[in-house]
This record gives sequence, structure tokens and C-alpha cells, in this order.
Amino acid sequence: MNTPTTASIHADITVPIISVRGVNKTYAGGFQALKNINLDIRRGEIFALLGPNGAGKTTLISIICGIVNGSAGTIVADGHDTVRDYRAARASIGLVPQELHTDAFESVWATVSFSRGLFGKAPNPAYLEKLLRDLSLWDKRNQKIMALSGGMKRRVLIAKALSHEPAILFLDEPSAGVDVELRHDMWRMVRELRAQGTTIILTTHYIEEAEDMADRIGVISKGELILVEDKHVLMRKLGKKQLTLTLRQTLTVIPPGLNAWPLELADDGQTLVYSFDSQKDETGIAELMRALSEHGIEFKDLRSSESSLEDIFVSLVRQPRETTT
Ligand SMILES: Nc1ncnc2c1ncn2[C@@H]1O[C@H](COP(=O)(O)OP(=O)(O)OP(=O)(O)O)[C@@H](O)[C@H]1O
Repeated sequence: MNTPTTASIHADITVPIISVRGVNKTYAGGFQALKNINLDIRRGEIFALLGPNGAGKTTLISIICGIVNGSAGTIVADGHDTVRDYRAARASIGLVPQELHTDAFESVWATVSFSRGLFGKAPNPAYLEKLLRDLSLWDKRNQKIMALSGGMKRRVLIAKALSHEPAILFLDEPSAGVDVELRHDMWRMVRELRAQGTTIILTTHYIEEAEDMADRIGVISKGELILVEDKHVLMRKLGKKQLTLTLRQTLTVIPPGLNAWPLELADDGQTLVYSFDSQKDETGIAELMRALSEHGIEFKDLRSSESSLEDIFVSLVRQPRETTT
């Protein structure tokens, strides 16, 4: 029997697996990349950190993983202070970084085994075999990394991050530049890991992935965490609905008599889109239908849809920028 570790004592679902308190980061040149970040990550969740380029996502991840020093604040990961108790905290974390820097001359098997040992884990060839098989790397296990394709190298990075069976997995832009097959494999693994209780934090520019995968969303903009919300709550609160009408006749312009409705005409002139606030009692649809008929505009099909997380995200990160410039 293993004796209980600090980490297992903290394996209480109500205790956040990561607690970030008052974290600031000012880089050497004086640029403040993070401003007073406070964030709790729940044990077992998939948390998507979204933000435009340069918002501070990688900086935050790097500070949590102990790769970059914060200028102020504290972080506890799986029960360990990430500065005072760096090694124990780091042993609970797997990181798939954005950039590829791999040990070119080593074989896949040696690299992944070494990575596991680095975090003080006893060898477990059966686990590593399953990991490499899941990542379609088993056949390449004896190949030197420099002989692998870019996609295969990325798979090695994932295998390295998971080699020590971490409780927390960070994926920094996992889909950037990967093909459909790897993306598919990766998301299948992420779902499996989550089912086994691993906490996953990812940054992505593919917002539909966050929409698909994440339990909660955090939005970071210009170094500030401007929102943390359950995905469904976020979409309910900020989501808009759209009504898409496929027209019988092509329109070249929207008749001025319809200016009261926020309508958009597609380039082909055959689709009209009406956006409305789904939270309001009055959607304006009945009046719109009447007005369309008065203008002799007929449609052959009508669909309604919710706005995507992408629409919400764009409006969130755009707002502050528009007011400050
Ligand atoms: N070593 C560094 N020295 C100075 N400034 C830095 C350093 N690393 C990052 N920055 C700056 O800090 C800001 C945040 O960068 P960061 O890489 O955390 O953003 P990000 O949200 O991950 O962006 P992306 O989506 O482009 O990866 C950027 O303005 C960046 O230029």
C-alpha cells in the first residue's frame, strides 16, 4: 500500500487542483504580461483558456509549470506550492508545449522513458507501451526523433507530457499545425484522460474545439482574466440566436423598409440572417415575417441557430479594445 501523499490528501473534489492567487508578471523589458490573475481549476475538469495572440496564455501556463517566474502571487498545484515545492508540483503536471524542441538523437522509447524517470516515477513499460500505441508511435519507438515527421514529433511531445501519469495536463495550442488525424487522436485521448480523472487545461485558437470539449472557459485579454464561466452558462448568458432565411428570389440589397431589423444579406443574395437576443421576450420575428411579406420577399427555408462560442469570444475581447482606442 502506498502511504497517503500530500497530493492524495488533497484529492478532494471540492479543493481546486490548481489555485492561482494574485499572479503578476512583468518581463525584464518592463512589459506587464499578467495582471493580478486569480483562478481556481477544478479537479477533473477540462478548462479552456482563450485569448487573442499575446494575451498572456502561455505566460500563465509557464508560470504554473514553473518554467517562468511570476513577479508576484502564489500558485498551488495538486497541494504543492509551485515555487517552494517545485519538484512535487511539477511531478503532478504534464505540459505539451507550443514549440517543438525534442531530443533529436534519442529514440522515441528512450526519450519517453527518460521523461518518466525525470519525475521520479518507477519504470512502467506496460504503461508506456499503451501510451505509444494510443499515439500511433509504437511502430516508431526505436526511431531517432530527428527522423520523424513534424506530426510524429508532436505525438512524442504528448507522450513525454503523459509519461509520468500526471494529474494535470496542459496543452498549449495543441491543434496548431497538426493534421486532422492527430487532432482526432488527441481529442480522443483527452476525453479518455478526463474520464480517468485527469484535469486538462488547454489554450486554443480553434474556438469550436473549446466549445466542443471544455467544461469551463476562461478568457484572458491584455494580461487580465476578464471572465471565467461554465461553458453552458456563458453561452446561455451571452449567446444570441440567429434566424437564417433562404430566399426564393435573389436580392441585391435589403429594402430600406427593413432597416429596423439587424439583417445581413449574404454575398450570393439568397440568404438573409436575422440576429436576435434570445433572452428577450420579444424576438421581433413575427413582425419581421410580416414586413418581409409586405415587401414581397419569399423564402423557401428557415433555420434558427445559437451563436457560437467564437461569436461570444470575439465580442468579449473586442469590447475593451474598442473603448480604449
Ligand atoms: N520573454 C519575454 N520577454 C518579454 N516579453 C514577453 C516574453 N514572453 C512573452 N512576452 C510578451 O508577453 C505577452 C504575452 O505573451 P504570451 O506568449 O503569454 O501570449 P499568448 O496569449 O500565449 O499568445 P499566443 O496566442 O500568440 O501564443 C506578449 O505581449 C509577449 O510579447
